[in-house]
Amino acid sequence: MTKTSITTDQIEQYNRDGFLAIRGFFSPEEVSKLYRIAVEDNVASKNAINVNDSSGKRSRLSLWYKPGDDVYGLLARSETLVDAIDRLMYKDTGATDGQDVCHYHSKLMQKEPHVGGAWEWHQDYGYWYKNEFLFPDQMMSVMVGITDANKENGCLQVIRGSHRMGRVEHGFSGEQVGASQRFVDLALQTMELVYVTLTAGDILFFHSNILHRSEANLSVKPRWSLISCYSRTSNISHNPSTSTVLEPIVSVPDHALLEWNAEGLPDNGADFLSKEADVSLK
Ligand SMILES: O=C(O)CCC(=O)C(=O)O
Ligand SMILES: [Fe+2]
Repeated sequence: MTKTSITTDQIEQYNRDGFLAIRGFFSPEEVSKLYRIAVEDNVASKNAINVNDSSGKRSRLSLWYKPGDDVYGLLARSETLVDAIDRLMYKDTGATDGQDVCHYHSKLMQKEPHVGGAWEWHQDYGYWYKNEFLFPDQMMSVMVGITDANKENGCLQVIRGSHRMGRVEHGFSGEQVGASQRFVDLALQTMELVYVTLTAGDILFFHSNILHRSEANLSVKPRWSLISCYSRTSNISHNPSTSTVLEPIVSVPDHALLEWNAEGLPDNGADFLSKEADVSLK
């Protein structure tokens, strides 16, 4: 099945709301391959860290910087997806189409039944500011629903339009970085709180300054997602978390995900985030 490119209406919607969901972007076949490999991925699980919320529930996440030829890398580098990112993410006039989109990192996020933790209100740029990226408009995340995500299993919540507030002060909230509650409360007085439910295969693009959170997974169903984050060559990190240099993405055809022989993460010392050492967590 051919994926359709992003429309000008969708670009407008993203600029206005700070997020954009596309339903069924990945086919059931593509997501079930992703899910099967993710569930059996020993390297991802060996390198996973626990992130505790304030009530002691925990999410497990594996985060790595360089995108490879594994199933996640093929997905994160797939042509139509990279093209959509290029059209959505701010670029200076005159920049060349598509050739300067960089992969920042990807993470596999596991919120298991009953124990999967909540995420406090934050902007991803609350973390990335510490990495001294200068241009938040040139950064975004793409969440891919590996399982369905709904209110019961703690789907993402966003405040529509909050990316236009710019960066909000962040402080520590347990092990997580949380946005100023005062600004969250003020934002909620005039902007809409949206529960972004996803069916497996749906994707959500969101701006690095959109305020978002999620509740714990108290249901019997897992909530797994892959979140890949992007920047541009014109927006580098001056205080990097990793020695991996941000380079333009070498994209792959959309069909690579199903047709190429990809597995889970390679066991060769990929650049995983370490909870103790990472500057964005300090
Ligand atoms: O998966 C979630 O519920 C939120 C995760 C998130 O916002 C993050 O990792 O920055
Ligand atoms: Fe986030």
